[in-house]
Amino acid sequence: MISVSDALDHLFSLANSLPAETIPLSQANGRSLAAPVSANRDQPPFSASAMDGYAVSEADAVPGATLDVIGEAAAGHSFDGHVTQGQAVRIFTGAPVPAGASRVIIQEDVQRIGDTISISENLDHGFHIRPAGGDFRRGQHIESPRVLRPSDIALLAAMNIAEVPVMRKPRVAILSTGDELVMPGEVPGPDQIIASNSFGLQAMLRDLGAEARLLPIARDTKDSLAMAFSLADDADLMITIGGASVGDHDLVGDVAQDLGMERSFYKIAMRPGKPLMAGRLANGAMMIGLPGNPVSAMVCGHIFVQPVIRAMLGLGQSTAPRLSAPLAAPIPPNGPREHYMRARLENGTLTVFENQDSSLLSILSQANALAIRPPNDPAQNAGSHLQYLPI
Ligand SMILES: Nc1nc2c(c(=O)[nH]1)N[C@H]1C(S)=C(S)[C@@H](COP(=O)(O)OP(=O)(O)OC[C@H]3O[C@@H](n4cnc5c(N)ncnc54)[C@H](O)[C@@H]3O)O[C@H]1N2
Ligand code: MOO
Repeated sequence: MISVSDALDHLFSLANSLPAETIPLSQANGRSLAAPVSANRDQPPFSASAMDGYAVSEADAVPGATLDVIGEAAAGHSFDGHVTQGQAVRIFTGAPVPAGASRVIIQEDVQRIGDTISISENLDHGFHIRPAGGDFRRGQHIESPRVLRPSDIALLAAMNIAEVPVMRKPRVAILSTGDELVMPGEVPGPDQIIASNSFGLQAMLRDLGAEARLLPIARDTKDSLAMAFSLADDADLMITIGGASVGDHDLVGDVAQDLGMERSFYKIAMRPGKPLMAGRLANGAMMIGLPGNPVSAMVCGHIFVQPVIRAMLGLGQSTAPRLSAPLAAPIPPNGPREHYMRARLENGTLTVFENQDSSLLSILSQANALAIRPPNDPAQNAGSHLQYLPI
């Protein structure tokens, strides 16, 4: 058995980074930016009014001054002239500030009669002008790598970037294995249960920015498993679920190796998740064999699949940062494997669920954290700090 961190090192060395592709801006949210992108223009491209009011020269911005309104500047329609002393241009938010004007008096500070304004006694001190290039200048970069968020999409649009270079989504094929499994919605036989892990993992993978598809459930025969592997030829990553342990019907490792999989490791000193395996398939794709127990599969998804997908997306070889919080109640000593315990973080304290059986999805669903116990960690009292990962 190898440690969790050694397993991660092996996984990172198996994870190929993917090529870039160019996509329309409207599809770029949540994608990993593949290269720095630079602005095609200054924003704003002209000095612009920040308020509705009157553009004047600084010398005229005095309480009591009376000025002639000589024209109008609106967003999208500049005033084609020059403002000189004694003059004002009616201006609206977003309009180019006319030549000669250096300040905008907000309309609340003005009394207008016909084409004349007089500036009120309680004139504010603001200039209400946004300088040209005040947001960004041509050539300014959005750095990569990063996962694009809605605010980045808005910035890219303002920069006039209509097409964005992003990393291709990792194509992941997910295979549930087992004679006992049927799909949600089907009528299970008396000895059967519903495949759940594949759906949980597919959701997790999609959240991470991967393209994840479910293969038909494979039965516990070598032929059925081999057939399922043959359906995943286009995948960058093949994830199998179940059939990973030592029972007579646990055939995934054998079949993968018969098909030319070069095994990188099998079994890790982790709870849950001991029978994890990984390697490279004959076609060059990466394979991760997850244990079948539902919580084991999902926890391994958080601890191993998530960093692998991020690495494929060019986002670096790192794990999610571990946080720390005090325990709400004492917990017993840990065994020899690093234990990822389902826990709930509430009001800054961690409550570790008493029942940590790796089949209990109802507990996993209540958990919002995995409390991490080092191997052989002694019993801990309430108040002692434990590392955890939010999930
Ligand atoms: N003698 C030993 N037995 C077991 C060991 C061991 O070291 N020695 N390890 C245990 C551990 S730890 C785990 S974890 C499991 C892993 O077993 P497998 O990966 O072979 O998984 P299966 O036997 O196929 O299934 C286990 C359990 O999970 C259910 N399952 C499987 N796939 C799905 C799915 N897609 N959706 C929902 N549920 C699924 C399956 O029905 C079983 O109940 O082995 C221990 N045994
Ligand atoms: O370690 Mo297993 O992965 O007990 O569920």
